[in-house]
Amino acid sequence: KQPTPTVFSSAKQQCPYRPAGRLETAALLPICPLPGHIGILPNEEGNAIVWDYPPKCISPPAKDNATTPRIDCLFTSTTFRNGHGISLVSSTVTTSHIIGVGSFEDEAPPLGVQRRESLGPAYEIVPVEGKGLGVIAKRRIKRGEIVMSDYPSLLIGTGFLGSAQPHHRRRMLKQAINQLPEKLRAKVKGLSRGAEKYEVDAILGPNANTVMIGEQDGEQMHVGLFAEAARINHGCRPNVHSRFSERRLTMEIMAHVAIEPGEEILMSYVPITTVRDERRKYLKDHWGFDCKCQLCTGTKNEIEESEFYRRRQKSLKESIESARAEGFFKDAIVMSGEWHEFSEWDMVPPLAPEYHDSLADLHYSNGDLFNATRYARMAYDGWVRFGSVDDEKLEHSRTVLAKVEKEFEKSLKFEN
Ligand SMILES: C[S@@+](CC[C@H](N)C(=O)[O-])C[C@H]1O[C@@H](n2cnc3c(N)ncnc32)[C@H](O)[C@@H]1O
Repeated sequence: KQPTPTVFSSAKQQCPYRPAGRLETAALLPICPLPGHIGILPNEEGNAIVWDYPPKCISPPAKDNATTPRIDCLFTSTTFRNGHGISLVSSTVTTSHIIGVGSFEDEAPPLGVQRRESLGPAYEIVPVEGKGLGVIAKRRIKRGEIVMSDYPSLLIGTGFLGSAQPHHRRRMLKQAINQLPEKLRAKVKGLSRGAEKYEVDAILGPNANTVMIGEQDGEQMHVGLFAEAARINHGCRPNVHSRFSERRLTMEIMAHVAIEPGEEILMSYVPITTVRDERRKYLKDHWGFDCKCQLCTGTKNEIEESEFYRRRQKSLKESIESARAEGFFKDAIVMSGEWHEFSEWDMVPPLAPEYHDSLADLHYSNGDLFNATRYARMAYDGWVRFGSVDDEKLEHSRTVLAKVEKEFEKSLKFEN
C-alpha cells in the first residue's frame, strides 16, 4: 500500500520522521533536516521541491568522537526530470548540497541534443548471445556523439551503506524502490539480477555505478542506479564511455569511435589499461561473470598488440602526471602526443575536448601562449559540438580561451 503523499508547507510540520525499530532514535534527535534546504519548504526564491513522501530518516549510533550525529534520509520525487522520478538516500548535508547547486531544476536540452534526437533513437535494448540483454545501435552513431542520457533512479550515499545495519539498509532501499513512479519501479525490478539473497542487493549488485556528488570535503561517493545505462554490457574494447554530471544529475554515454547500425554498444567496467588476466579476474570477482569479449577469449597472439598498447598507455599516463607535477611541461607535452597515438591505435581514444583542455593547460604552463591559445580554442569548439546537458566544461574552456587569447595578444603587442 502506497503511503499518502504529503506536502509540508509550514514550519510546524518540520521533522516528519517515520522512524521504525531502531530508527526511532532519529526522532529523538534535537536536529531535524533543515526543511528549506532540503526542499520541503520554499527557499528564498520561493522554489520548493515537494517530496512525494514524508522523508524517512535514520541515524546510526554516534561515534565517540562525533560532535554531530549523521542523519541519512530517504527522499523521493516522482516529478524529477519530467516524471522520471528519483529516490535519494543520503545525508541531509549532501541532499541540501545537490538542491543548492540546482541539480533538481530542469533546463531545456542544448541544441545539439535536439538535432540528434530528430535522427530517431540511436539504440535498442535486445537479447545478446551469452550476456542477457544488451544495447545495439539502430543507426550510425558519430564519434563524439552522446548516445544516451540517463538519470539516477536511486542515489545512495556510501556513508549510509557503510553505517546502517544490514536490515535497516535493506528496508530503506526497498522503500526507495517502492516509492518510485510505477514505470520506473517496473524498469528497476526488471533489471538483470545478481546471485545475492535479498532483492535490493541482487538488483544493485550487477547494475549500480559509483558517482561523486556533494561537497569536496564531505562524503562524496554515492552508488547510482541508472536503469537504462545498466543495460550496457562490458567490452574490453569499448566504443562508449560515461560521464556523470553532478550539477545536472545526468549520466551521459558518449561514443568515442563511430558505431555502425547493428553493432553492440559496449562500455568498459574496468579501467581501460587493465591487462587481460587482471581484467578477467576483476570481472569475475567483482561482477561475477566470465567475460566473453574478443580480447578476453582470444589467443595470446590475437591480443598481444592490444596488451602492448595498454601497457604503454598506462606507463605514459603515469609519466605524464609526474612530469607535470615536477614542472617538466615540455616532456609532458611530448608524452601526451605519444599516449594519444597509442590510444588511437588501440581504438580507445579520449574525448577530444578533454585532451585539448589538458594540452592547452600544459602549453600555458610551458609558457607557449601560441599553442595554449590554439588548443584552448580547439577545446572550446569541441565542448560546443559535444553539447552536454552540463555546460560547466564549456564555460570553463570559454574562460580559459579568453584568458590565454588576451595574454597572447598582449605578448604580440609587446614584441612589436
Ligand atoms: C550492467 S548489466 C548489463 C546488462 C545485462 N546484460 C542485462 O541483461 O541487463 C551487467 C551484467 O551483464 C552481463 N555481462 C555484461 N558484460 C558481459 C560480458 N562481456 N560477458 C559476459 N556477460 C556480460 C553479466 O551478467 C553482468 O553481470
